[in-house]
Amino acid sequence: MPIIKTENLTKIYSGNIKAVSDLNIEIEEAEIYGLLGKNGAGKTTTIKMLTTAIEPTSGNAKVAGYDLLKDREKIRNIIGVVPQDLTTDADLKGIENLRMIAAFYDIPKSVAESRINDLLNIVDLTDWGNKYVSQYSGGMRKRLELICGLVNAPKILFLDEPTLGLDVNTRAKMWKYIRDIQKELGVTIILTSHYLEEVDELANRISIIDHGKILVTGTPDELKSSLKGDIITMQFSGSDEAEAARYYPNALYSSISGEDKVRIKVENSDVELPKILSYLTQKGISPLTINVKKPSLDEVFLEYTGSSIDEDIGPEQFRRMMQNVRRLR
Ligand SMILES: Nc1ncnc2c1ncn2[C@@H]1O[C@H](COP(=O)(O)OP(=O)(O)OP(=O)(O)O)[C@@H](O)[C@H]1O
Repeated sequence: MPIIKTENLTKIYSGNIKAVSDLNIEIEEAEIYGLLGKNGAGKTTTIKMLTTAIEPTSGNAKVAGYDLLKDREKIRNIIGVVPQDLTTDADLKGIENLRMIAAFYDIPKSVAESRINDLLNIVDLTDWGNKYVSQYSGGMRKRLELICGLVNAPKILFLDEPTLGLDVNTRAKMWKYIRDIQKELGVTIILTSHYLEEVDELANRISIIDHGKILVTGTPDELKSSLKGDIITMQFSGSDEAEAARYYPNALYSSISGEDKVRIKVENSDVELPKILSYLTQKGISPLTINVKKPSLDEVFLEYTGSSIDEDIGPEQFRRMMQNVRRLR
Protein backbone atom coordinates (compact mmCIF):
# COMPACT_ATOMS: atom_id res chain seq x y z
CA MET A 1 0.00 0.00 0.00
CA PRO A 2 1.39 3.45 -0.87
CA ILE A 3 2.44 5.61 2.08
CA ILE A 4 1.05 8.68 0.30
CA LYS A 5 -1.86 8.68 -2.11
CA THR A 6 -3.44 11.90 -3.30
CA GLU A 7 -6.88 12.21 -4.82
CA ASN A 8 -7.37 15.20 -7.12
CA LEU A 9 -5.44 17.41 -4.73
CA THR A 10 -5.91 21.02 -5.86
CA LYS A 11 -4.78 24.43 -4.65
CA ILE A 12 -6.16 27.65 -6.03
CA TYR A 13 -4.65 30.78 -4.48
CA SER A 14 -6.52 34.03 -4.28
CA GLY A 15 -6.55 35.76 -7.63
CA ASN A 16 -7.65 32.44 -9.16
CA ILE A 17 -4.06 31.18 -9.41
CA LYS A 18 -4.30 27.43 -9.94
CA ALA A 19 -0.99 26.34 -8.43
CA VAL A 20 -1.80 22.61 -8.24
CA SER A 21 -4.51 20.99 -10.27
CA ASP A 22 -6.08 17.54 -9.67
CA LEU A 23 -2.86 15.97 -8.45
CA ASN A 24 -2.97 12.18 -8.29
CA ILE A 25 0.23 10.58 -7.09
CA GLU A 26 1.16 7.44 -5.17
CA ILE A 27 4.38 7.24 -3.22
CA GLU A 28 5.65 3.91 -1.94
CA GLU A 29 7.10 3.34 1.50
CA ALA A 30 10.91 3.78 1.75
CA GLU A 31 11.34 5.19 -1.74
CA ILE A 32 13.01 8.44 -2.68
CA TYR A 33 10.45 10.19 -4.82
CA GLY A 34 11.40 13.28 -6.81
CA LEU A 35 9.04 16.01 -7.92
CA LEU A 36 10.80 17.72 -10.80
CA GLY A 37 9.61 20.99 -12.23
CA LYS A 38 10.53 24.51 -13.15
CA ASN A 39 10.18 27.47 -10.88
CA GLY A 40 6.47 28.07 -10.28
CA ALA A 41 5.41 24.58 -11.43
CA GLY A 42 3.64 23.85 -8.13
CA LYS A 43 6.22 21.81 -6.21
CA THR A 44 6.31 23.85 -3.02
CA THR A 45 2.53 24.15 -2.97
CA THR A 46 2.26 20.35 -3.21
CA ILE A 47 4.70 19.90 -0.33
CA LYS A 48 2.91 22.54 1.74
CA MET A 49 -0.42 20.77 1.27
CA LEU A 50 0.96 17.33 2.11
CA THR A 51 2.72 18.64 5.21
CA THR A 52 -0.43 20.47 6.41
CA ALA A 53 1.17 23.91 6.14
CA ILE A 54 -1.68 25.02 3.88
CA GLU A 55 -5.13 23.56 3.21
CA PRO A 56 -6.06 22.22 -0.19
CA THR A 57 -8.85 24.00 -2.05
CA SER A 58 -10.28 20.61 -3.03
CA GLY A 59 -9.28 16.97 -3.15
CA ASN A 60 -7.70 14.96 -0.38
CA ALA A 61 -4.82 12.60 0.40
CA LYS A 62 -3.89 9.73 2.65
CA VAL A 63 -0.59 10.22 4.41
CA ALA A 64 0.66 7.11 6.25
CA GLY A 65 -2.95 6.01 6.60
CA TYR A 66 -4.15 9.38 7.94
CA ASP A 67 -6.69 11.61 6.27
CA LEU A 68 -5.09 14.89 5.14
CA LEU A 69 -8.22 16.92 5.86
CA LYS A 70 -9.15 15.37 9.21
CA ASP A 71 -5.95 14.09 10.86
CA ARG A 72 -3.70 17.09 10.45
CA GLU A 73 -2.15 16.92 13.93
CA LYS A 74 -1.38 13.20 13.59
CA ILE A 75 0.24 13.77 10.22
CA ARG A 76 2.44 16.53 11.65
CA ASN A 77 3.81 14.08 14.20
CA ILE A 78 4.93 11.47 11.71
CA ILE A 79 6.50 13.73 9.08
CA GLY A 80 9.69 15.78 8.92
CA VAL A 81 9.99 18.86 6.75
CA VAL A 82 13.08 20.66 5.52
CA PRO A 83 11.85 23.81 3.77
CA GLN A 84 13.76 25.83 1.19
CA ASP A 85 14.58 28.66 3.56
CA LEU A 86 17.07 28.06 6.35
CA THR A 87 15.44 27.49 9.73
CA THR A 88 18.37 26.94 12.11
CA ASP A 89 19.50 29.72 14.43
CA ALA A 90 23.09 30.70 13.63
CA ASP A 91 23.57 32.15 17.14
CA LEU A 92 22.97 28.75 18.72
CA LYS A 93 25.12 25.65 18.67
CA GLY A 94 24.13 22.86 16.29
CA ILE A 95 23.10 20.61 19.17
CA GLU A 96 21.03 23.41 20.77
CA ASN A 97 19.04 23.80 17.56
CA LEU A 98 18.33 20.06 17.56
CA ARG A 99 17.39 20.03 21.27
CA MET A 100 14.92 22.84 20.70
CA ILE A 101 13.13 20.75 18.10
CA ALA A 102 13.16 17.72 20.43
CA ALA A 103 11.59 19.86 23.16
CA PHE A 104 8.93 21.06 20.74
CA TYR A 105 7.93 17.44 20.12
CA ASP A 106 8.10 16.58 23.87
CA ILE A 107 10.67 13.88 23.24
CA PRO A 108 12.10 12.53 26.53
CA LYS A 109 15.60 13.87 27.13
CA SER A 110 17.45 10.53 27.07
CA VAL A 111 15.75 9.46 23.83
CA ALA A 112 16.42 12.88 22.31
CA GLU A 113 20.12 12.90 23.24
CA SER A 114 20.87 9.51 21.74
CA ARG A 115 18.84 10.27 18.61
CA ILE A 116 20.58 13.62 18.15
CA ASN A 117 23.98 11.94 18.46
CA ASP A 118 23.01 9.35 15.87
CA LEU A 119 21.77 12.04 13.48
CA LEU A 120 24.90 14.18 13.87
CA ASN A 121 26.91 11.05 13.16
CA ILE A 122 25.05 10.21 9.95
CA VAL A 123 25.86 13.63 8.46
CA ASP A 124 29.44 13.73 9.82
CA LEU A 125 28.77 16.60 12.23
CA THR A 126 29.61 14.77 15.49
CA ASP A 127 32.59 17.05 16.13
CA TRP A 128 30.56 20.12 15.27
CA GLY A 129 27.46 19.63 17.43
CA ASN A 130 28.89 21.81 20.18
CA LYS A 131 29.98 24.59 17.87
CA TYR A 132 27.96 27.65 16.92
CA VAL A 133 26.11 27.36 13.61
CA SER A 134 27.61 30.72 12.58
CA GLN A 135 30.96 28.87 12.34
CA TYR A 136 29.61 26.21 9.96
CA SER A 137 30.34 26.17 6.24
CA GLY A 138 27.37 26.41 3.85
CA GLY A 139 27.33 22.66 3.25
CA MET A 140 27.55 21.86 6.98
CA ARG A 141 24.64 24.13 7.74
CA LYS A 142 22.54 22.44 5.07
CA ARG A 143 23.40 19.07 6.65
CA LEU A 144 22.24 20.37 10.00
CA GLU A 145 19.01 21.58 8.38
CA LEU A 146 18.59 18.10 6.92
CA ILE A 147 18.72 16.36 10.30
CA CYS A 148 16.46 18.99 11.90
CA GLY A 149 13.73 17.30 9.87
CA LEU A 150 14.55 13.95 11.48
CA VAL A 151 14.56 14.73 15.22
CA ASN A 152 11.00 13.46 15.65
CA ALA A 153 11.93 10.17 13.89
CA PRO A 154 9.44 10.73 11.06
CA LYS A 155 8.16 8.06 8.70
CA ILE A 156 8.23 10.53 5.82
CA LEU A 157 10.77 13.27 5.17
CA PHE A 158 9.93 16.16 2.84
CA LEU A 159 12.85 18.05 1.31
CA ASP A 160 12.03 21.19 -0.65
CA GLU A 161 14.93 21.93 -3.01
CA PRO A 162 17.53 20.47 -0.60
CA THR A 163 20.58 21.78 -2.45
CA LEU A 164 19.37 25.16 -3.69
CA GLY A 165 22.21 27.68 -3.58
CA LEU A 166 24.98 25.12 -3.06
CA ASP A 167 27.91 24.71 -5.43
CA VAL A 168 28.17 21.55 -7.53
CA ASN A 169 30.62 19.71 -5.24
CA THR A 170 28.72 20.46 -2.05
CA ARG A 171 25.53 19.42 -3.79
CA ALA A 172 27.00 16.01 -4.68
CA LYS A 173 28.01 15.53 -1.02
CA MET A 174 24.46 16.32 0.09
CA TRP A 175 23.19 13.62 -2.24
CA LYS A 176 25.34 11.08 -0.41
CA TYR A 177 23.93 12.14 2.96
CA ILE A 178 20.36 12.01 1.68
CA ARG A 179 20.97 8.47 0.40
CA ASP A 180 22.62 7.46 3.71
CA ILE A 181 19.66 8.81 5.66
CA GLN A 182 17.22 6.82 3.57
CA LYS A 183 19.29 3.63 3.94
CA GLU A 184 20.03 3.90 7.65
CA LEU A 185 16.64 5.14 8.82
CA GLY A 186 14.40 3.50 6.22
CA VAL A 187 12.46 6.76 5.92
CA THR A 188 10.40 7.63 2.82
CA ILE A 189 11.83 10.77 1.20
CA ILE A 190 9.93 13.17 -1.02
CA LEU A 191 12.06 15.83 -2.58
CA THR A 192 11.42 18.64 -4.97
CA SER A 193 14.08 19.89 -7.29
CA HIS A 194 14.65 21.80 -10.45
CA TYR A 195 18.07 20.15 -10.87
CA LEU A 196 17.81 17.29 -13.34
CA GLU A 197 21.03 15.64 -12.14
CA GLU A 198 19.72 15.72 -8.60
CA VAL A 199 16.55 13.74 -9.22
CA ASP A 200 18.40 11.50 -11.67
CA GLU A 201 20.98 10.67 -8.98
CA LEU A 202 18.66 10.33 -6.02
CA ALA A 203 15.14 9.43 -6.94
CA ASN A 204 13.81 5.90 -7.39
CA ARG A 205 10.86 7.47 -9.16
CA ILE A 206 10.23 10.90 -10.60
CA SER A 207 7.15 12.87 -11.50
CA ILE A 208 7.52 15.83 -13.84
CA ILE A 209 5.20 18.63 -12.77
CA ASP A 210 4.35 21.60 -14.96
CA HIS A 211 1.70 24.28 -14.46
CA GLY A 212 0.38 22.37 -11.44
CA LYS A 213 -0.14 19.11 -13.31
CA ILE A 214 1.79 15.85 -13.30
CA LEU A 215 2.85 15.11 -16.86
CA VAL A 216 4.60 11.79 -16.38
CA THR A 217 5.86 9.47 -13.62
CA GLY A 218 8.44 6.71 -13.73
CA THR A 219 11.93 5.63 -12.77
CA PRO A 220 14.65 7.77 -14.37
CA ASP A 221 15.49 4.87 -16.68
CA GLU A 222 11.86 4.28 -17.66
CA LEU A 223 11.47 7.94 -18.53
CA LYS A 224 14.64 8.00 -20.58
CA SER A 225 13.87 4.82 -22.46
CA SER A 226 10.30 5.98 -23.09
CA LEU A 227 11.86 8.41 -25.54
CA LYS A 228 12.79 6.73 -28.74
CA GLY A 229 15.90 7.76 -30.58
CA ASP A 230 19.49 8.83 -30.07
CA ILE A 231 21.09 12.23 -29.91
CA ILE A 232 24.00 12.85 -32.28
CA THR A 233 26.07 15.92 -31.49
CA MET A 234 28.58 17.17 -34.05
CA GLN A 235 30.98 20.06 -33.99
CA PHE A 236 32.07 21.87 -37.15
CA SER A 237 34.70 24.46 -37.95
CA GLY A 238 32.11 27.12 -38.75
CA SER A 239 28.47 28.12 -38.43
CA ASP A 240 27.65 27.63 -42.14
CA GLU A 241 28.66 24.00 -41.95
CA ALA A 242 26.68 23.52 -38.75
CA GLU A 243 23.65 25.12 -40.36
CA ALA A 244 23.93 22.77 -43.38
CA ALA A 245 24.12 19.69 -41.12
CA ARG A 246 21.11 20.84 -39.19
CA TYR A 247 18.86 20.24 -42.18
CA TYR A 248 19.65 16.55 -42.47
CA PRO A 249 16.32 15.23 -43.83
CA ASN A 250 15.87 12.21 -41.51
CA ALA A 251 16.34 14.22 -38.31
CA LEU A 252 13.44 13.92 -35.83
CA TYR A 253 14.53 17.33 -34.67
CA SER A 254 17.74 19.31 -34.60
CA SER A 255 19.15 22.35 -32.89
CA ILE A 256 22.26 24.49 -32.98
CA SER A 257 24.18 25.20 -29.81
CA GLY A 258 27.07 27.61 -29.62
CA GLU A 259 27.63 28.59 -33.23
CA ASP A 260 29.20 25.49 -34.59
CA LYS A 261 27.57 22.60 -32.71
CA VAL A 262 24.54 20.69 -33.98
CA ARG A 263 22.37 18.28 -32.03
CA ILE A 264 20.38 15.95 -34.21
CA LYS A 265 17.85 13.51 -32.84
CA VAL A 266 17.44 10.39 -34.96
CA GLU A 267 15.49 7.19 -34.53
CA ASN A 268 18.50 4.89 -34.58
CA SER A 269 22.06 6.22 -34.64
CA ASP A 270 23.52 2.91 -35.92
CA VAL A 271 21.51 3.32 -39.11
CA GLU A 272 21.55 7.10 -39.40
CA LEU A 273 25.15 8.00 -38.60
CA PRO A 274 26.65 6.56 -41.82
CA LYS A 275 23.86 8.27 -43.77
CA ILE A 276 24.53 11.60 -42.08
CA LEU A 277 28.22 11.29 -42.91
CA SER A 278 27.56 10.58 -46.57
CA TYR A 279 25.03 13.46 -46.65
CA LEU A 280 27.71 15.77 -45.28
CA THR A 281 30.37 14.43 -47.68
CA GLN A 282 28.09 15.22 -50.61
CA LYS A 283 27.99 18.78 -49.35
CA GLY A 284 31.78 18.82 -49.01
CA ILE A 285 31.81 19.18 -45.23
CA SER A 286 33.03 17.00 -42.42
CA PRO A 287 32.54 17.29 -38.66
CA LEU A 288 35.44 17.88 -36.28
CA THR A 289 33.89 15.73 -33.53
CA ILE A 290 30.94 13.35 -33.28
CA ASN A 291 29.22 12.18 -30.11
CA VAL A 292 26.29 9.78 -29.84
CA LYS A 293 24.20 9.34 -26.72
CA LYS A 294 20.87 8.08 -25.48
CA PRO A 295 18.33 10.69 -24.38
CA SER A 296 19.08 12.15 -20.94
CA LEU A 297 16.56 13.43 -18.43
CA ASP A 298 17.05 16.80 -20.15
CA GLU A 299 15.43 15.45 -23.30
CA VAL A 300 12.68 13.82 -21.24
CA PHE A 301 11.86 17.15 -19.63
CA LEU A 302 11.97 18.95 -22.96
CA GLU A 303 9.73 16.37 -24.61
CA TYR A 304 7.04 16.47 -21.90
CA THR A 305 7.00 20.16 -21.00
CA GLY A 306 7.98 21.67 -24.35
CA SER A 307 10.83 23.68 -22.85
CA SER A 308 14.16 23.09 -21.19
CA ILE A 309 14.31 23.19 -17.39
CA ASP A 310 17.32 25.47 -17.16
CA GLU A 311 16.02 28.18 -19.44
CA ASP A 312 15.57 30.63 -16.66
CA ILE A 313 14.87 30.98 -12.99
CA GLY A 314 12.18 33.31 -11.79
CA PRO A 315 12.58 36.33 -9.52
CA GLU A 316 11.26 34.53 -6.43
CA GLN A 317 13.61 31.57 -6.91
CA PHE A 318 16.47 34.00 -7.51
CA ARG A 319 15.65 35.90 -4.31
CA ARG A 320 15.62 32.67 -2.27
CA MET A 321 18.75 31.40 -3.91
CA MET A 322 20.66 34.61 -3.25
CA GLN A 323 19.35 34.74 0.30
CA ASN A 324 20.61 31.21 0.92
CA VAL A 325 23.92 31.92 -0.79
CA ARG A 326 24.42 34.99 1.42
CA ARG A 327 23.46 33.17 4.60
CA LEU A 328 25.52 30.13 3.75
CA ARG A 329 28.68 32.17 3.19
N1 LIG B 1 0.80 32.35 -1.43
C1 LIG B 1 0.60 32.43 -2.73
N2 LIG B 1 -0.36 33.26 -3.24
C2 LIG B 1 -0.58 33.33 -4.56
N3 LIG B 1 0.08 32.62 -5.50
C3 LIG B 1 1.04 31.78 -5.06
C4 LIG B 1 1.36 31.65 -3.68
N4 LIG B 1 2.36 30.72 -3.55
C5 LIG B 1 2.65 30.32 -4.81
N5 LIG B 1 1.88 30.94 -5.71
C6 LIG B 1 1.87 30.73 -7.17
O1 LIG B 1 1.52 29.38 -7.40
C7 LIG B 1 2.29 28.81 -8.46
C8 LIG B 1 3.06 27.61 -7.96
O2 LIG B 1 4.04 28.04 -7.01
P1 LIG B 1 4.98 27.05 -6.20
O3 LIG B 1 5.78 27.87 -5.23
O4 LIG B 1 4.20 25.93 -5.69
O5 LIG B 1 5.92 26.52 -7.38
P2 LIG B 1 7.32 25.75 -7.26
O6 LIG B 1 7.33 24.78 -8.36
O7 LIG B 1 7.53 25.24 -5.91
O8 LIG B 1 8.36 26.88 -7.52
P3 LIG B 1 9.51 27.35 -6.51
O9 LIG B 1 10.59 26.35 -6.69
O10 LIG B 1 9.82 28.73 -6.95
O11 LIG B 1 8.93 27.34 -5.12
C9 LIG B 1 3.15 29.94 -8.97
O12 LIG B 1 2.48 30.54 -10.05
C10 LIG B 1 3.24 30.89 -7.80
O13 LIG B 1 3.45 32.20 -8.25
